[in-house]
Amino acid sequence: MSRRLPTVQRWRGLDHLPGGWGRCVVTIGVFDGVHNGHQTLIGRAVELAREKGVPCVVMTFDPHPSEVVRPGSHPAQLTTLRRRAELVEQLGADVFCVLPFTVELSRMPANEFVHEVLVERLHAAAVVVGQNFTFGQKAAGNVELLRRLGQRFGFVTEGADLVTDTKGGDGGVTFSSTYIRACIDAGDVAAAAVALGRPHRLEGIVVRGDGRGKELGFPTANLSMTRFAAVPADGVYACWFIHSSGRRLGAAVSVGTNPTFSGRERRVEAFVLDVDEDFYGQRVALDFVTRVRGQLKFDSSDALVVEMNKDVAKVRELLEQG
Ligand SMILES: Cc1cc2nc3c(=O)[nH]c(=O)nc-3n(C[C@H](O)[C@H](O)[C@H](O)COP(=O)(O)O)c2cc1C
Ligand SMILES: Nc1ncnc2c1ncn2[C@@H]1O[C@H](COP(=O)(O)OP(=O)(O)O)[C@@H](O)[C@H]1O
Repeated sequence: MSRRLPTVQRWRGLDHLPGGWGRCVVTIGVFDGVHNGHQTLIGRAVELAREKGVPCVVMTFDPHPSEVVRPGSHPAQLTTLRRRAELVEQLGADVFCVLPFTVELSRMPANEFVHEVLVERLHAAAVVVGQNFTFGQKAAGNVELLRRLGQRFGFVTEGADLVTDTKGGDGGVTFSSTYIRACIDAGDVAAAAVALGRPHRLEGIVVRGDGRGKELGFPTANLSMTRFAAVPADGVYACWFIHSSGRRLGAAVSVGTNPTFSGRERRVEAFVLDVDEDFYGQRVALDFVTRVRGQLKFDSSDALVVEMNKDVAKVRELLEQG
């Protein structure tokens, strides 16, 4: 089996295409989460590109289109663009192209988008999208329109079936970013992990908290995150803590306002198992594996510490189970 080097090219906009750019296979979407459904779609685009001997371009948008169409409606973000690029790279795509999503772009008629972006700029030989994909002004563009225009301009269109959870007990949900956001919002990080094909990850820099953790015997690395990060419901979670060096350690993570101390600010903080280390200023990630319990208000810090010891024992057990 030939193995490719992980060297995805990152483009912002379409003004700097490499000279002599030939044809390519394009897949288009927001791809927030790069979940099981996205993975199948991108996988198919990569496969088709290999068959045709051309590069595979994954095209996405930033900011999230819904924020531009309805300001203030930005959904919780499952993956930063950086993380999306990383995941797309692992799937074997050659280019991760981010189109700045402007009001102007949102008003571009669908046929114009096809002609200007897919045909004139990218020279698409094939376009792979999900069956329910819509695009262009008033979301009037769909798979059928792509097919029609493809016949005229010389590209093939594949409308892929949506991927559903065949192992799920409740008739099989269709994987979607919206479904995963709802799981995370409800604290069901295990269900989110099934749909994502890996645990949900939060990334951030370790910042100072109230300096109370060490006194309690549970120092915690407090994460500062990006504005729209999808933070799980308040509670305690079993997580993997990933250090910038790549080291992966178990962690008992608390999400919430620390009601025992009448805190106001919502925080994500990790007690990392079996280490005593200064993490301030480090860029780290937390992979949310399972929820342990909800956030509680204790009568004393001693009572909190008793519970935290139990949490740590549970977290060890859960992470050992894999
Ligand atoms: C495993 C774990 C469980 C926690 N559970 C709760 C809780 O149920 N209620 C609460 O008020 N705080 C909880 N906390 C948060 C602590 O109150 C917090 O870590 C402590 O006040 C230190 O805060 P600091 O990092 O700002 O110094 C928990 C923390 C950890 C690590
Ligand atoms: N096992 C550990 N887990 C998390 N942080 C640790 C650990 N050991 C040492 N630390 C350090 O202690 C700091 C947290 O101490 P803490 O008293 O909770 O202060 P703060 O309120 O600023 O988070 C972390 O940012 C990290 O640098």
